[in-house]
Amino acid sequence: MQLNKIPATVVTGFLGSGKTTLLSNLLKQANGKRIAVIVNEFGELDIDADLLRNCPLDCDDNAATQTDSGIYELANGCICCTVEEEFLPVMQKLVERRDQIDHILIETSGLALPKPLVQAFNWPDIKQFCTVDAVITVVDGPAVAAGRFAHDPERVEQQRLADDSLDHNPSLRELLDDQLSSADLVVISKSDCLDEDGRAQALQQVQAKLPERVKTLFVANGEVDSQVLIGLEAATEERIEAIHTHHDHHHDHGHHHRHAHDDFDSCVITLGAVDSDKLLAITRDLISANTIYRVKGFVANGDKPMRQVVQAVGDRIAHYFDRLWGADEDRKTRLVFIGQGIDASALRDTLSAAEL
Ligand SMILES: Nc1nc2c(ncn2[C@@H]2O[C@H](COP(=O)(O)OP(=O)(O)OP(=O)(O)O)[C@@H](O)[C@H]2O)c(=O)[nH]1
Repeated sequence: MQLNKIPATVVTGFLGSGKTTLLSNLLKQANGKRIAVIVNEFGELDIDADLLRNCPLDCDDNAATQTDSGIYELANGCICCTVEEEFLPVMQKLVERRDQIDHILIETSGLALPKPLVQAFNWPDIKQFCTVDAVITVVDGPAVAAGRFAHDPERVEQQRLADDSLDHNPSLRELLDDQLSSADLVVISKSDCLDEDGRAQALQQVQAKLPERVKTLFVANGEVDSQVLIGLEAATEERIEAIHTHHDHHHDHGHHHRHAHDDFDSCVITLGAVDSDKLLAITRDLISANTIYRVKGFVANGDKPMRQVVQAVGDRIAHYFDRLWGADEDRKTRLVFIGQGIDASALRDTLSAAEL
């Protein structure tokens, strides 16, 4: 029966670990395969869907495929909490069009737990037609190597003394544990930023949390042969109930539901045209002074004709121009900030100094 089911690959992993980068590389290798993409983001801006839709010129030979399949954005928030309201209806739509779909790729938000999502594949409406090909957990190599998700208190203390900007807190560790616990395959990303020692550190941290059967691989810039990630036929939904996580709901014991992202908040800052250098400098300062894990969005850089993309993960900030602003497009700067204890109006005030 498995034969006729549409395989779905779930890509999960913490904020900024490299999920979208991996997905865009998988889409480039579609080779006529009709892939439907489901994207879910925590912040209230659909940046990933926008970037995937705009993926660079070398996708052009797949243009036909891209229109055939399509990208579905789930309402913002966390896929794991809106399975019923958001995910199920989208899956039902895909099931209706199943003759036109060869594979489904799902990118969860960086704060989502994969378990509730995988459990949804056991709902009769879905189970009949779809199966989870694999849960792929993307782990930020340099961040893990630096001990950001560590639980060895001594190491944590050393790190804290060495670098104040690193955040070690239980919510991060538990999130990583839970994202790893459902994994069929683990991608350790950004291997271009790891030396041999860093690789060993990252591998050790990750393997300590994984059963032996789960393989890990180092990937740089999402570049990996799609055959390594697609077609694993793991049928993860078959074993998901047996997986215990930190965030399992305890209905029977009268406990409150606890969601990973209760510990996090996000806000969108909207500005007009800005002095981009100034904006980046301010953002850098804000990241070092606050608990901010992720900043991303689009910048209206002065009167430049192109839209600038900004991506910050921890203290690493990347930016580039991705495309011309559309003629009737509102040239605004829109940035999502995700972190803990974020004060949106204070951020806005500070950032508005970059406005022209
Ligand atoms: N040097 C390097 N940078 C990478 C690599 N993979 C991703 N990045 C960068 O890391 C940043 C975040 O990558 P994304 O692919 O957007 O990460 P994500 O997991 O989709 O992020 P969220 O959806 O916000 O959780 C971007 O600036 C990427 O260009 C890599 O292998 N090496």
